[in-house]
Amino acid sequence: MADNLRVAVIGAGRMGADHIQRLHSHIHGADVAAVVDIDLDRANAAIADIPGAKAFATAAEAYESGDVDAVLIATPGFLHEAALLEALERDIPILCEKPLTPDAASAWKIVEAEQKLGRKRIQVGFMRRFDTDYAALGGMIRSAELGELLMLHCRHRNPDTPPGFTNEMLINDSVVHEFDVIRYLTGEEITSVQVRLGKATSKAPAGQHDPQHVLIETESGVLADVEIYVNAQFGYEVATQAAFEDGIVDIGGDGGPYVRRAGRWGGVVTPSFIERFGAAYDVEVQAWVDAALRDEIGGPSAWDGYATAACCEAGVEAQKSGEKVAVTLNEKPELYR
Ligand SMILES: NC(=O)c1ccc[n+]([C@@H]2O[C@H](COP(=O)([O-])OP(=O)(O)OC[C@H]3O[C@@H](n4cnc5c(N)ncnc54)[C@H](O)[C@@H]3O)[C@@H](O)[C@H]2O)c1
Ligand SMILES: O[C@H]1[C@H](O)[C@@H](O)[C@H](O)[C@@H](O)[C@H]1O
Repeated sequence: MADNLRVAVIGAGRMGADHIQRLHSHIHGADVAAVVDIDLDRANAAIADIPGAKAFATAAEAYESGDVDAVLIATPGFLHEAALLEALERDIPILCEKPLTPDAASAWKIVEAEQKLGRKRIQVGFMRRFDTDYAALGGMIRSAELGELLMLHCRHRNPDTPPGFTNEMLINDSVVHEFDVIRYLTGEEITSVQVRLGKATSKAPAGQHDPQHVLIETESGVLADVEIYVNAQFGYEVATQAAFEDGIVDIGGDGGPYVRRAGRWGGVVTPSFIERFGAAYDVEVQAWVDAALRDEIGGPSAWDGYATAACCEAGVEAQKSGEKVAVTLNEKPELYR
C-alpha cells in the first residue's frame, strides 16, 4: 500500500462529490485516486481539480488500474449490495454510505460475505455518530446523570427530495438514520416499528405520503417517535428531544449566529445535510481513513447496517399495514461482538 490510502469513490452525485472534495481538501492520510460514475462526464467533472485522479465508468476498471487501496461507495442505496460484494472480493477497506442495503435479506448477505473474510472491512456512513450534539446526548445517557432515559422525540425534516425518492425511501433512506442513532444512543436493539400516515402535504411528489409518524420501541421499552417530513420546504432540520427521569435535553437546534437586532431576533436555518453534518462527515471520513491504514474500521459496522436494514424492512411493512411490526434479527456473529 502507498503511504496515503488511495481511495476510489463510486458515485459522484450529491454525496459522492462532497466526499471527493472532503478527501481531497480536509482529510489526512488519503488521496482520491479514482472516481467511478456511470455518467463519465460527471466523474470527470468531479476530478477536474484533483491532479493524479482518474475517472472510470465502472468500479472493475478502477480496481484493475492497480491504483486503489480502499473504496467509498456513494451510489444510491439499492445499488450498494453489488458494489459491496465486488469490493469485499478485493478485501479492501470500504466506507459505504447509508443504507448498507435497503432490506434485511440483502444486508445479511453482506454480513455473511464479510464474515468469510474473517475481519471487518465495512464501515457504514451513519455520520450522526460523529456529530457533537449526538455525542453529548450519548454521554448523558451513559452517565445516567439525569436518571434513566425514557423517551426520544425526533424531528427529521428535509426541504425536498431528489427525483426518484420513493415512499419506501422515507423509511429506508431517511428514517434509517434514526434507527441507527437510537440503537447507538440507547445501546439496545429496536424491537418494533409502527408507522402512521396522517394528513399529507400537497408539496410531496406523486407516490409519496409525507409526513409520516414512526413509533419505535427498544429492548428496555424506550419509546421514540419520529416525524419524518421530507418536503418541508423551509430548510433542513434534524433534532431530538430526550426525556429523562430527571430532566429534558434538546439537541440539533440550528447552528450559526442567533442575532437580536433592531427589535427583532432570529438565526440561520440550515439549508441541507451538507451544512448540518459537514463537521460530522469530516470526523467520520477521517476515522475511516485512520482505521483503514491499520486494516480496521473506525465506525458503525456491517452488523449495524444489517440491524438497521431489518428495522427498515419492518418499517416499510408497517407503512403498508398500519400495524406494529416486530423486528427480528439473526444471531449476532462473533466478528461483531
Ligand atoms: N449520510 C448522509 O447524510 C447522506 C446524504 C445524502 C446521500 N447519502 C447517501 O449517499 C448515497 C448517494 O446519494 P446521492 O444523494 O449522492 O445520490 P445521487 O443520485 O445524487 O448520486 C448518485 C451517483 O451515482 C451514480 N451512479 C448510478 N449508478 C451507478 C453505477 N452503477 N455505477 C457508478 N455510478 C453510478 C449516478 O450517476 C450519480 O452520479 C445514497 O446511499 C444516499 O443514501 C447520505
Ligand atoms: O440521503 C439523505 C441523507 O441521508 C440525509 O441525511 C437525510 O436527512 C435525508 O433524509 C436522506 O434522504
